[in-house]
Amino acid sequence: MTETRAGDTPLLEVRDIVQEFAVRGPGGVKGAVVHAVSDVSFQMGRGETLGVVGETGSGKSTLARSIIQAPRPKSGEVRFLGTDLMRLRRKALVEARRDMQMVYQDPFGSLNPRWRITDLVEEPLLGYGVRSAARRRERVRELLDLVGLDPGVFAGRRPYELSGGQCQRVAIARAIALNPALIVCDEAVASLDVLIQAQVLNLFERLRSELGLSYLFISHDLALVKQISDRVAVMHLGQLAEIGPSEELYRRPMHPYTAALLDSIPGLDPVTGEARRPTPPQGEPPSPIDPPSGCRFRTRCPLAQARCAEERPALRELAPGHQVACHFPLNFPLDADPAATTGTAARRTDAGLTDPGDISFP
Ligand SMILES: Nc1ncnc2c1ncn2[C@@H]1O[C@H](COP(=O)(O)OP(=O)(O)OP(=O)(O)O)[C@@H](O)[C@H]1O
Repeated sequence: MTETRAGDTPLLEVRDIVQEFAVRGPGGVKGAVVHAVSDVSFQMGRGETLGVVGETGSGKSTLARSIIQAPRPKSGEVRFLGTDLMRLRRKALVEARRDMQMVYQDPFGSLNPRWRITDLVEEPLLGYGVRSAARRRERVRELLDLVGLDPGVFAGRRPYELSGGQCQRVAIARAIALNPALIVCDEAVASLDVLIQAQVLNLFERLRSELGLSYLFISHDLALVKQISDRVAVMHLGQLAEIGPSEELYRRPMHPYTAALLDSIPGLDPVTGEARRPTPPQGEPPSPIDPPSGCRFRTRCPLAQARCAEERPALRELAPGHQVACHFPLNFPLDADPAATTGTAARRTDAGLTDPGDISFP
């Protein structure tokens, strides 16, 4: 689902966001710049879950922080519920952030260890001026119930008396306290073991349907992202390589980087049905201080040609709602047999060498 589920205004519109950090380059030389996020654009609809995947350092967290303006991106546009966040002054931005909350990876680190759970969940209500103490107490009970923690058991405890999964439920209760429209989950289940991960993912799903929430769900775990996302965005070295409906993107990846990432997860070979050995994308990601010209993936891409060094590929819509930034996409034209191009990236070299030009679907 690429468009809004309710109303005409998209929940979130991100246009050409750039975020850079001044750092010392090799040899401690001043004046180097990390190109953490470069010209990223996408939209999210209400009630939608958009997964964001990519290797470590690909810019997922920086993108998330740029969206919530912490810190503000260097340039670009972020419209949230129709409001241009980049233009808001501090006070108005604090007000807008009510509707946009974060859940982080480390549930213990995000909770003050000295506070009782009831105080932790009450804090955002106090911060945003819910004046009546009785109303706040009632809301804390409601919220703990919603996230599956018995208020009678947990309200008086402190974070160190809770498991990682229970602490993450408290963090989620805090995040939903003010009825936000969007929750940005940055590796929100990465520190939990597999069974607890599944329970917390179920909680996210339940809250989405009960409260009409949307999630920007950042994770390096492609299998997990597939489970929860309507659409998935793939980031490579600060840029969007591909974005599209989850099922389709996993079944028919068009960017060689997406295909390489998919090859890195354990699974069955769709052609032979046998277990295949996961193979990570070849080579190390280039430095974000000095990214390659043209396509930033070209130095690792088995399909790269001269044009890839000369011209940055634009993100083009090659199937409905499915955009790809590649001069020589895989599985294109659309009637190409996806089974013929699955397997390792090396086996894809004879696939998808057609240049689709500027084809786009209405
Ligand atoms: N404050 C900062 N100062 C300098 N460089 C930064 C800063 N924050 C992020 N970076 C750099 O920006 C790039 C993108 O980092 P980011 O944390 O957004 O990636 P990521 O995809 O979220 O990685 P991970 O999965 O490891 O969290 C990296 O090269 C990182 O080192």
